[in-house]
Amino acid sequence: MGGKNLPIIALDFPDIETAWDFLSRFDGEKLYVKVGMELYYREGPELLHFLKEKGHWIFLDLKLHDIPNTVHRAMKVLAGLSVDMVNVHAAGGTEMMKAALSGLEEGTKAGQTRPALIAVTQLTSTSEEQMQREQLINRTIDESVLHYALLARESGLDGVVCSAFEAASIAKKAGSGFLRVTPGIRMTGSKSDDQKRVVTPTKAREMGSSMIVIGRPVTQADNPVLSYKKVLTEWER
Ligand SMILES: O=C(O)c1cc(=O)[nH]c(=O)n1[C@@H]1O[C@H](COP(=O)(O)O)[C@@H](O)[C@H]1O
Repeated sequence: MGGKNLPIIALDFPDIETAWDFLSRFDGEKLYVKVGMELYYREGPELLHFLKEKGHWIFLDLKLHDIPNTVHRAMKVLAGLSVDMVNVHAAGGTEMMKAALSGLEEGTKAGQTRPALIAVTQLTSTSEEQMQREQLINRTIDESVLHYALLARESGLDGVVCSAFEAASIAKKAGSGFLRVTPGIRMTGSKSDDQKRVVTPTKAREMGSSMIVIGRPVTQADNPVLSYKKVLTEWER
């Protein structure tokens, strides 16, 4: 199975030792992992090189959101880190997303593959009520997510981060090749934590997500390998 079909495990750990301890349980299995702000801010690029040496696929989740010039320059640097996917916030706008893409393209060396670039639409921890009250968006959350997805598509990006609830409408409007990467994955009966728009791996597949991201239900489990296998089985079925 190619990396892009694997569930992405969010390595939301405080340091490399804890991340290593977790990965060592998988006995050399190649995983698709997500390195987010907590781990990257502590360990930096060296960690990414270690993960690549072990054969893992990497989603570097730093959610860039700044003026176009700053994002362009930062993406040029991220392109040199041997990662497979990076992201920005779609709320940064089309000019920023285009700047991110051109930065990545400029930073990708000849013969190397450019990392996929996706945009976060509305965080899966945001409810429709919160969005309307705090962001003053007078629409449904589905409309807001679809709108951001179409802006990302227009900017040339490869896909978006969205919940499964919006995945089908995005595929319909933006095309099935446009990635719908879905966090907020929980197994039946498990707690949602801070996530609001939550589905099981089976539901995510049925509802049209093209990739899923899962953290705590695997990383905090008594038996992380068993938990991951259950997610994998549901996702692959
Ligand atoms: O960009 C992301 O990865 C992301 C976007 C989003 O809308 N929601 C979301 O949960 N995430 C990330 O996905 C992971 C989900 O982790 P769990 O809630 O522990 O499964 C976290 O690392 C979040 O930072």
